[in-house]
Amino acid sequence: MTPTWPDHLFLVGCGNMAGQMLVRWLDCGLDPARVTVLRPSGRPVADGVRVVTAYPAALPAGTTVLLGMKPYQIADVASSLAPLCVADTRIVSILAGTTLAELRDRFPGPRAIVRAMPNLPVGLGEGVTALFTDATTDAAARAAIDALIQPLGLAEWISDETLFNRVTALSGCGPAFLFRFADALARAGEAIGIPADQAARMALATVRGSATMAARASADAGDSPATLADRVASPGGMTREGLNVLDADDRLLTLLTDTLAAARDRGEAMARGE
Ligand SMILES: NC(=O)c1ccc[n+]([C@@H]2O[C@H](COP(=O)([O-])OP(=O)(O)OC[C@H]3O[C@@H](n4cnc5c(N)ncnc54)[C@H](OP(=O)(O)O)[C@@H]3O)[C@@H](O)[C@H]2O)c1
Ligand code: PRO
Repeated sequence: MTPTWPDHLFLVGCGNMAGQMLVRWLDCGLDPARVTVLRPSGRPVADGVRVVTAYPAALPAGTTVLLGMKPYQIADVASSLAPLCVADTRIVSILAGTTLAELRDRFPGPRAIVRAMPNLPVGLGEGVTALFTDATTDAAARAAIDALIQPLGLAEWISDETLFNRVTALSGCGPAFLFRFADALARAGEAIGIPADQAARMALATVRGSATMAARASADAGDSPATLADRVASPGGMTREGLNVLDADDRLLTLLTDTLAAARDRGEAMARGE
């Protein structure tokens, strides 16, 4: 499917996350001439993409704005950007813990405002993006923003904003938790006597191969990761002894539930301005 692109894309901030979204959009054929990036450093982004350090006098008609700076910068950004946004300007916000109500309050002009929560693998087209909007965003704008997000990987609309911090904890923060797991797997290998560099290579390749296999097994045969884990474990064998450690008192499940709950709670605190 050939993506349909906004007439103009205005990125406010283009760091780790928005930068990965832009990488993927350009890889998928977005014309860089349609993109303007505002970033205080003025650092170049990609060939043909205009980078500015100050707001223009006006935004071209048909502009989609991506809010990609840090959440605490919203008041500062809105004071300059909101006057430039007209009814048909579309806003996509990737700011964690910034509610749609706050965005509507700060940007009273635009009808279409969508919260999006991507994760870093979007740069490879293998990300996850959660999306939420309200009835003020019309169907055409919703479809256009959905089309913009599709090339990034899995896109999941949620119907209840109270889920937003929860899905952010799972998929937005999730890469960090998996990177920590991969690092711990390597360091655990080292702890039982494997040379550090070899353990690091083996852990990473195991994570990569297992993730690819899990994705294929789910798509091809509907096999879940839990089923695959049992398939690795021979009765009375080594893997079962290891799984018994992870499973005792739901140790791993409890650890991950606590991890997601802490991340979710931080999103809720951010939404309260804390
Ligand atoms: N990192 C993630 O995995 C992730 C995932 C989902 C959502 N998010 C959200 O993405 C947003 C950015 O996070 P990040 O990790 O990409 O941060 P980051 O790498 O620090 O990028 C922040 C960007 O904001 C720009 N910026 C700084 N001050 C600004 C200002 N006053 N006005 C406009 N732009 C300004 C920076 O400009 P320079 O480039 O010139 O320094 C930079 O491009 C956050 O709201 C976060 O909640 C992040
Ligand atoms: N990074 C953002 C944060 O840590 C939100 C998801 C991933 O707040």
